[in-house]
Amino acid sequence: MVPSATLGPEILGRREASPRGALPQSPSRQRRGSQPQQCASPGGKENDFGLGGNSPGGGCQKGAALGVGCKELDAEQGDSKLDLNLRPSPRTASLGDRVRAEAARAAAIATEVSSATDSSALLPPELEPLKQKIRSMSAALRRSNAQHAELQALLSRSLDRCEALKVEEAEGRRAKEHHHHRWCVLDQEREGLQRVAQQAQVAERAAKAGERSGLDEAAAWRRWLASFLDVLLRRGASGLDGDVSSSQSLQDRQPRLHALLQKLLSQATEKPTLQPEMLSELPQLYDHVAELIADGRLDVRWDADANTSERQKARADSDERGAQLERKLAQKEIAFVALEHEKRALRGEVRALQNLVQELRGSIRVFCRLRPAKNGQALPDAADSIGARAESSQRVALRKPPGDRRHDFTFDRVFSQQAGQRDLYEEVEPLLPGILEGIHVCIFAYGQTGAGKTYTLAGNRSTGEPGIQDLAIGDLLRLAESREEGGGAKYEVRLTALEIYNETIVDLLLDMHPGPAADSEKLEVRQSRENLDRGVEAPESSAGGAVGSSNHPSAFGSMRVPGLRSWLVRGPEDVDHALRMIGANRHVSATALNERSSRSHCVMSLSVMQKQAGAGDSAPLGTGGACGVLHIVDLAGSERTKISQAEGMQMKEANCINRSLSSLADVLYALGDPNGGVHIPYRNSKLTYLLQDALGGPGCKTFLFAQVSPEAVDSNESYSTLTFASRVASSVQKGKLRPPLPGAPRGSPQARGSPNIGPSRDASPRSQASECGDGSLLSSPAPASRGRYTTAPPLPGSARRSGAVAAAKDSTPERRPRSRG
Ligand SMILES: Nc1ncnc2c1ncn2[C@@H]1O[C@H](COP(=O)(O)OP(=O)(O)OP(=O)(O)O)[C@@H](O)[C@H]1O
Repeated sequence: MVPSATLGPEILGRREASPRGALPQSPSRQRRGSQPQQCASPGGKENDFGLGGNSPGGGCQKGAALGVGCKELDAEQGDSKLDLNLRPSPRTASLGDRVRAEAARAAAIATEVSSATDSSALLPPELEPLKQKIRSMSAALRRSNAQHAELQALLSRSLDRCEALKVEEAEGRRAKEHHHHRWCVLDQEREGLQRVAQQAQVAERAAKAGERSGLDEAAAWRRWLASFLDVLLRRGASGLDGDVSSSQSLQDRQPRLHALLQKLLSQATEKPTLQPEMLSELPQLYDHVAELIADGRLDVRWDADANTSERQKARADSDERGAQLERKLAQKEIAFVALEHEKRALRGEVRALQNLVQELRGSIRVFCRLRPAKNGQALPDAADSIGARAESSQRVALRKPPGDRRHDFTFDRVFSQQAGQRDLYEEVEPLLPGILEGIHVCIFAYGQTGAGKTYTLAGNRSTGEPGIQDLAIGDLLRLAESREEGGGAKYEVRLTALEIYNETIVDLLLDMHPGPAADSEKLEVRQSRENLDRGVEAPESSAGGAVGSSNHPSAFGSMRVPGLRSWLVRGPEDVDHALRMIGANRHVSATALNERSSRSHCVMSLSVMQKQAGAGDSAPLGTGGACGVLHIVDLAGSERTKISQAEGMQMKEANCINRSLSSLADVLYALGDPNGGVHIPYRNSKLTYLLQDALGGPGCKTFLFAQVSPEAVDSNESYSTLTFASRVASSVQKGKLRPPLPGAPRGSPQARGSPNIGPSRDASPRSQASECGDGSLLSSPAPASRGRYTTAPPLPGSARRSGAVAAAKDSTPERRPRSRG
């Protein structure tokens, strides 16, 4: 016998609950407190999730079966039809079948277990294996029950999904019907519209046909009327020979013609497409014509031959007129060509005269510019106030301590505080054509620090104000382009830029980031016999204009800087890029006098090389025509170190600056020597050594802009600047350039002409123009100089140091009035 305790609580419990040996409840059902999971059937009855569904006899009692109670399964095994009104899918149905089969199997096991259990108590101990088997069966049954529960849940979800799909299907069907209906309505509308369109087309075609026929009819009528008039005029006279005054004939035919007209009018009334006005005027016209003919005022000739001869005569006349016009046109063309020639000749003359004017103005022109007071302060206008003041377009007055004595200075032109950049540029502009023809123009800005040198030359980039260099370069490029377009010449424009900082030359077109400029490549000035810069081939530029070839004329004439980069300028954007680079690379630092004080001399040179006619782009450089250069030299600010509070490095910079400015002054004064034999100390500084051709070479032009501050605090510095500049203005010979000296070494400025222009010994503008082809600037022999300054006067800011104060005072303009060439 197997003790009942060994059968497990589930089996025992089940046996108690189901006298017929029902199966134990599934775990899920146990968890739910034996409450069957129910749902509402469509008929409103509670429905088990079992397979019974809502069968007619449904309800929990009848349909619950699959839930797992063995008793129910047993009971329902026979009649559960799984008749789902929901019409499950085949997959769902097969699932149901599987569930049913499982339920049947479980019921059979349950029966077996039940009977085994019932008899277990009576079993002898040797039937222990049977007992074990019963236990394992019991466990299998539990597992099976659990599976049933899962399957039931799955089925339940499937049924829900079926239901939802059914609802969706119904909705879809409704929507389809709705759309079908709508489509039918639209189709009807479309057909209606098509009918209307067809009718409209028919109507339009009819209208067009009617219109055309109307027009045709009108045209036919017009033709008929024209021939009628022809008959009226032509045939009416045909009975007579030769020239006819056909009044008689017309009068004879008048009744007939009237009849014809009447008929015409009656037809026209019937055919309203004819223009009624025309018809109404027709009788009047007829009467008028008849009247004219009757009066003999209208002579009708119908002789065909006479007509032909007239036509021939008219043709001959017109041919004659055409020939005359052609002759006139040819004459005009010849006159035009002659005028063009004359215009060119006159232009050459004008240019020659302009050059003469420039020559007469002097090879070195000195201007003074007063900058506005800082921070927009108004300066005292009184004549006795301390500081510099523009007295007239050529005079500047300065009062300064000690003694507040007034000093007057004269210049080629004085630009007051109100003067704009373009006013200054006016002075430079006339020389630009000369650069294309080979002259060297050098523009210096000189003055104390903060006096506006950089502003004058480079403008103010932040406010977009152009400087002289921007205006000049822009115009030069345009000029070269227009000449190229005119087919006259081909130019190659190159740009170099360097600074002389503490007497070292630094290439400003070198990308120096990172690292200070001083650390970059050191460059030296050399004298070139061949006048070509055969320097180190510069590496490729990273951006902007391409780096130039190593074989092109040096911008500095006989001097060259091997390794200096030269940018090929193809357009203003290359220049712009280069200028930005120069601005970024230049040495500046804040001093007590200027927060961006330039600490170096900056030399920017734009050379314009004319290529020989017919030379292609690949033609070797240096073998071309003229090479003119525009040098823009922004000198470092002269300063007195005491005032600028320079110390350390800045003190060294200031000393270098002042020394090189002093050398520049020495060179300029030596150039003014009337005898021309005096030694010119170009070698005393890098600046003068480099620019010796631009300063003293024949065919060169130098502009010196002396920048002056109008403020009282700067009066001493202003005095130095004005003294220096006015002395240059008065000492350098006007209207002449130094002729080549006999025996001077080849390549030196004294011996050499400008690279392409030789000095002319004929001062007449005509001969100058002829020598240069088109009237370029040429030098003339030097007349006697009026001044002699072989010793340099005091430098701005270094007057006391130079020990030449006395000489400076002796030679101040008010003591030695300046005479102008
Ligand atoms: N004519 C002018 N009109 C308006 N502003 C000017 C004029 N001249 C100079 N300035 C201004 O004065 C300041 C100093 O000028 P700038 O830097 O040109 O002097 P600088 O002579 O080049 O000095 P440094 O020698 O120290 O470089 C700048 O802010 C500049 O804009």
